[in-house]
Amino acid sequence: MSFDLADITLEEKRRALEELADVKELFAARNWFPGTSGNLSIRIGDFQPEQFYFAVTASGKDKTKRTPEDFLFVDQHGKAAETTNLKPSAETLIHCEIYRLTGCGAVFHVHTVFNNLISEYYGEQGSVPVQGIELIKAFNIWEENAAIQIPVLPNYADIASIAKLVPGVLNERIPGILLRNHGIYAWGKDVFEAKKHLEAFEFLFETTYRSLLLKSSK
Ligand SMILES: CSC[C@@H](O)[C@@H](O)C(=O)COP(=O)(O)O
Ligand SMILES: [Zn+2]
Repeated sequence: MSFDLADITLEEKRRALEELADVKELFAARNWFPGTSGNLSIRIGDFQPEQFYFAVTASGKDKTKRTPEDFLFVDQHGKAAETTNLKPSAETLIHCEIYRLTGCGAVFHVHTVFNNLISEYYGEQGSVPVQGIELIKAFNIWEENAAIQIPVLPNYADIASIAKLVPGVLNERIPGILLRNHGIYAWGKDVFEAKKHLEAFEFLFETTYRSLLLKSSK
């Protein structure tokens, strides 16, 4: 059965936008949006892999500011679902693909120094190995000394070409994908879980980076 953005109440839309604005403000305070980089989204309403809607950050905005023009609603193809002058994030197609494949509720993308350094260090091998660090449990992986691989995709200028590679690397245990020398996409069933996953990834990247440095200075 098909449904429409108009079926979603104003109250539900307002709540979603407020939640997204709050998490944007929090990440901005951590300097996670340098130079207007980064994009965030939250899904609203029903989900079918072939039909869904989400609010996404408008492209090129200063994401440290809170304004009435920060977000717009788009459909499963990344097209504006309401009349607006705002342009969806240039990377909306990656959000679309993550929602389509996982049915998750929120997707966050940030550029940080640690995610960039680690994505380049392991870029050639296509994934970042992490083992035995407590914060792996944030991904609901509870085995002792768990070993995970975080996928790294090439950073093509054409976003559609990156989006096409997402199905090939998406691992349902690992709620994140790195783009080489670019940043991370992390997701979760809602804003709380996507934020938890993103924070865990960033901790793992910084720990991995520092541990490589420590080992190289022995
Ligand atoms: C200005 S550098 C960052 C962009 O090229 C891009 O990678 C990014 O994350 C933000 O793009 P945006 O279109 O604002 O969502
Ligand atoms: Zn980006």
